[in-house]
Amino acid sequence: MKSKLLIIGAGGHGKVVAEIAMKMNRWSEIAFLDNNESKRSSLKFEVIGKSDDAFRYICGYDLFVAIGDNRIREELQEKLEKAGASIPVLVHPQSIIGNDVSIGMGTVLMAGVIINCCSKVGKGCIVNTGATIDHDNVIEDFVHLSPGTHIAGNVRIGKGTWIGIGGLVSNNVSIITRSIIGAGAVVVKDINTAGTYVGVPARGV
Ligand SMILES: CC(=O)SCCNC(=O)CCNC(=O)[C@H](O)C(C)(C)COP(=O)(O)OP(=O)(O)OC[C@H]1O[C@@H](n2cnc3c(N)ncnc32)[C@H](O)[C@@H]1OP(=O)(O)O
Repeated sequence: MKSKLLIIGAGGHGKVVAEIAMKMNRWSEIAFLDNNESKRSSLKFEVIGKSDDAFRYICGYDLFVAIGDNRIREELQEKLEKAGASIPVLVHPQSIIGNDVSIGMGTVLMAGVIINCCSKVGKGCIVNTGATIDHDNVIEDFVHLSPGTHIAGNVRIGKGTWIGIGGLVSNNVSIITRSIIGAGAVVVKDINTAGTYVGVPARGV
């Protein structure tokens, strides 16, 4: 772990990530990278370059990709990993994590998150504000659980899937890789074909 943290993405998501990093009190310095040249700072932190500059900072900084789009986040994090970057896990101090829970690098747990025992959260995931993940779940890499989503027990969520705000997933359900579950949807049975699903119960659109 390095003493400085560089957050890639200075937008709304990046700001929340920076706040969590601040609350963790682990880094003496926090800065951003962002491709928007007009953005000079975010919160009180300086934007010191563009996203592509990240590779130049690998030696001096921990790097965290704060980009909401699952595919873009995945692509950049994978490249940074290959280049040997140190990529932390960010955990809001007001989140609750049970026993035998594993969390992959580049994942952020936001305020009010609860993860119960024996669940596995992959790398590069966003577990957004107030989301809950119950027992024995597998949340694969680069998943985004939006604010207020609730995942029951024994659920598997495939790589790169996005669950919209307030989405619910019943117990013993499996959702295939790169699915999109709309805001407020309730998934009550397995989703085996990638696509967009909305409503109660969730159906393909
Ligand atoms: C901190 C943060 O901000 S984290 C981000 C939180 N944001 C979210 O959770 C947003 C989630 N996004 C959604 O729910 C979107 O509506 C999506 C991704 C499901 C669909 O978006 P699009 O692909 O653009 O679909 P589009 O808006 O064209 O809708 C297609 C149809 O599905 C319906 N639909 C879309 N979303 C939903 C929904 N959540 N529930 C029910 N019906 C929906 C639309 O009304 C439309 O129906 P129609 O054809 O009868 O008019």
